[in-house]
Formats: sequence, C-alpha cells, structure tokens
Amino acid sequence: MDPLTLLLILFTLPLLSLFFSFEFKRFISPKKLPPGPFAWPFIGNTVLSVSEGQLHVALADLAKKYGPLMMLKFGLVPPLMVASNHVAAMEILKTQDKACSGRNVAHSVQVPGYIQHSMVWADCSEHWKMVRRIWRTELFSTKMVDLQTSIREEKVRELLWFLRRKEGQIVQLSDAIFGCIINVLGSIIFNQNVYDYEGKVDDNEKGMKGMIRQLMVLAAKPNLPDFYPVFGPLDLQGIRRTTAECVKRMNEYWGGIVKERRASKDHSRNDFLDVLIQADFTDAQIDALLLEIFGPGSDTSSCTIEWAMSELIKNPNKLLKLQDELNQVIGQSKDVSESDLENLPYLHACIKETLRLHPPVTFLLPHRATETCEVMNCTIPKDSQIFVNAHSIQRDPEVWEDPLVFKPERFLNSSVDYQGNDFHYIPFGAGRRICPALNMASRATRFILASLIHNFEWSLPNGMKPSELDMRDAFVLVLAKTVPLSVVPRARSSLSNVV
Ligand code: HEM
Repeated sequence: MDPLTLLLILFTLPLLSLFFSFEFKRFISPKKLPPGPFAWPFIGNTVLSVSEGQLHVALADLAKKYGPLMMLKFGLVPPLMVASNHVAAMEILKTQDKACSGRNVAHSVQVPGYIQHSMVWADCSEHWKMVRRIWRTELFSTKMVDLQTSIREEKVRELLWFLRRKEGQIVQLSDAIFGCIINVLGSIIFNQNVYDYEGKVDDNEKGMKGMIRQLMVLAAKPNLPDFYPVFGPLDLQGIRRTTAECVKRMNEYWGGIVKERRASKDHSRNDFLDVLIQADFTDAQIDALLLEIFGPGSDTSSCTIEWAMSELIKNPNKLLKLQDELNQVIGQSKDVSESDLENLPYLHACIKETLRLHPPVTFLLPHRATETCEVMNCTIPKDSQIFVNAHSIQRDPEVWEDPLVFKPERFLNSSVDYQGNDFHYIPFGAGRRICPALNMASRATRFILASLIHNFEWSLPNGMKPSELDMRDAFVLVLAKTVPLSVVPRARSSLSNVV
C-alpha cells in the first residue's frame, strides 16, 4: 500500500466513526435529546467506571451533573434514559405512561418456550392484559389476599418454629425469610412447600431457592448481546444457555405436579394451579406464569424484611417503639395475626420507610418507549430503554427531610403511600406496569416483620454493637445487603409457649 493511501485511511477512519457515532446524531437531531456524558463512537458510555453492584450510586452521581432526565449510550443499542426525580418519574409513569410502558427484553431471557408466554417481558399487549387480569382476579385481588390469610399465618408459624429451634445460635435471616416467602407462594399456587428449613443446605440450593437465586444472578450479569445485538446468536458468555437450563429445571420441578393434577381431574383444592388448568392454560403458559410468580415474588419481599430488621437493630429506639406498639395492640402473650395489621400504624411506617431507603427494584423493571415521545421537553426516541431511579427519587433532599436517616415517623399522619399516586415514593412503580402483587407483598412483609419482632429478642453475633452493623448495599437485580444479616434470636419469655 502506498503511503498516500495509508494516510487517507488513517484520516478517514476516525471521521467515519465520528459520523456514525451517537454524538453526531445528537448534534444533528432536530429535537432536543436529554443531556448526558459524551458517548464515544461504537462503545458509547461503556467506559464509565462503575464499581461492582454500585450502578445506583454511579447513576445518582451522574444525575447531579446532567439533571433529572439524562441519556446514556451503551454499545450499539438504542439509548438509555434515566429519570432521577419525581417530575421525570411522573411524566414517564403518568403523562407518557402509554408510550413508555413497553419492556426492554434482555438477551438472557429470550428463552424459546418461555419468552412468548412471558407477562413481565411483554409490551402491554392483549396477552399481557389477559395475564394481568388473571393475576388481579385469581391471585392478588383484595378478596383473594384475604382468602390466603390462613396460608400466610401457617407458613409464618413454621418460620417461627424454625427460629425457636435456633435460639441462641447465629442465623442468616435472609435464607429463612426467603424460605418462608417461597413456601407461601408454593402453597398459594399448588398447595406445597418448596423450601425445607431442616433440609440440607445443598438440597435447598439445588431446589427452588437455589434455582431462583441462580436466575437472579444470571439476569444481573452484563451480557455482550445487550450492547451489541449482532453477537446474540453466538451467546459467547453462555448466559442465555445457562438461563434456559435453569428455566428447564424449574419447569421440571413443578411439571410433575401439573401432570398429576391434569390426570386426577380433582380440582377441589381451589389453588391457583386448579384455576389455570380449568381455564385451559397450556403447560408452557403455566410454566411461564409460575416462573414469574416465584422470580419477582421472592427476593423482593425477603430483602425488604431483611433491610427492615437491619434498620431496626441499627436503631434500637425505633425497635423499642415498634415492640411497644405490638405489645399494646396485640398483648405480650398473644401471637400476631393478620387482622391486627390495620391497627399497627408504626409497623406500617417501618415497612414504608424501609422501602423508601432500600427499594428492592431500584430502577423499576426496565421500560422501553414503544413510540417517540416527549418528557421534560426532551425527545425520548422510540425504543429507548428507560430506567426510573426509585433509589435517587426516594432519597431526593429537595423532597425528603433528612433523606438518609431511617425515620418511620415521617409516614405517620402522612397520606404518602406506595399505591402509585405519589411520584416521589414509588417502590412498587406506578401506572400500567405497577407491581401486580402490591397488596399481598405489603401484607406479607408487614406480617412477617411483626411476627419476628413480637416473638423474639434479637442480638448481633459475637458481641457486635448495633452501630457496627454493615449497611452497605449492592445492586444485583434487587438492592441487597452486601453482607447478609446474621442474628441471634431469643424467644421472648411471655411468648415461649405460643411459638
Ligand atoms: C416488597 C415486595 C415487592 C416490591 C417492592 C415490588 C416492586 C415491583 C416493581 C417496582 C415492579 C416494576 C414496576 C415497573 O416496571 O414499572 C414490579 C413488577 C412486578 N412484580 Fe413486584 N414487587 C414486590 C413483590 C412482588 C411479589 C410478591 C410478586 C409475585 C408474587 C411480584 C410480581 C411482580 C410482577 C409479575 C411484576 C411485573 C409486572 C408487569 O410487567 O406488568 N412482586 N414489582
């Protein structure tokens, strides 16, 4: 090659890449796009340094510089819009709810046989409406949640029995709570426990608990095709293949139960599986539905309770106040029942405050603009991915007094609620895609927390002081504690016989 051609190539390559770069499009775009850091050609903002599990912190820092609606670009996929205050959240989840309620489907979940029946990853299609209707009427309507009370009471009693047997020993609370939650779900769906408190750790890891956790870990892994779709078919990291294997094992887990039910023709149990079978759901539809109950339903609730326990242990005066409320309303020698919940405002305030500081679904589930629309006078191009940063919004110093302090009192005599009408407080989301299990999740988290606090005194292992408790968080699909909470339970004497 002669030197002149080489020189020409060396000059034209950078110019060409700049021409195709996102920054160029941003520059020539007739409509205003949201501000954001400079995006390099082909790689975009992939160079941003984010410590492991700290995406929520990195995005909050960037929002301080670029504002409440900013745009980032990763690889060769449509841009990511990040909403970081209540105004941006309201425009996305209310004003532009229709245009912004699609889903961005991660490569790892594009598992044949599952994805076409998914509700979580579907746009707001007829299929999505039909499945949400089933959830609303047959699973988590107020009437159904009332009917499930005895199941939750029984499953919580099993949890308390287990903890009673562990008296004086160190317990990793998240595992036990996770077990209780998935047993509640298993009993509601097909009348069976899916977690064995006394089972070998290995067996539980191979069972439902391990499979759900594995799916979470896989979904949280950065995956090349999510940035460069051209690599999709290669699945170089094997994330989709491993996800498909895990989904298959879960389907096999309940496949036997489904088969047996279909064969028996006895649908008198009236659990959710009977409802699905009688409504002529196919096996593949049932598989997808059950996966989407156990998946989003377990870690979200269990990490909320784990955070609430951590905050209460860290703040002994708040813990005392909650114990006082429980003693006064329920009595020192009586067990908590679900009907007590409506008379326990401080308990409710503790859960609300926990969900404010530690929203498990930190950015909501990723939304997608199904059409080009306008938010805060900026253009959101069709197919943009949208994160609503509940973590930033619920710690916004412009809205919340002492935003970083655990202060349940702020919710007493306040009308602020998580039903999706207050856009500065959206732990369950808002609009079309609001969590369909909100009612039951609210009830279950309050009930489990009340039972743990009312039945036991809790201390930290090895003489650790409450002030030394590690409260760091990490975003791994849910906002989890970096160091899981280990505690030592002691049954409260007046309740020893009840537990
Ligand atoms: C404290 C507990 C929970 C919290 C904080 C929570 C929060 C959320 C949030 C923020 C979303 C996303 C909303 C959006 O994308 O705009 C969501 C969606 C969802 N949640 Fe929950 N959730 C909890 C418990 C549960 C439970 C127990 C279940 C099932 C048993 C569940 C099932 C779902 C499903 C299926 C979706 C997807 C809805 C859709 O795409 O239309 N969640 N949840």
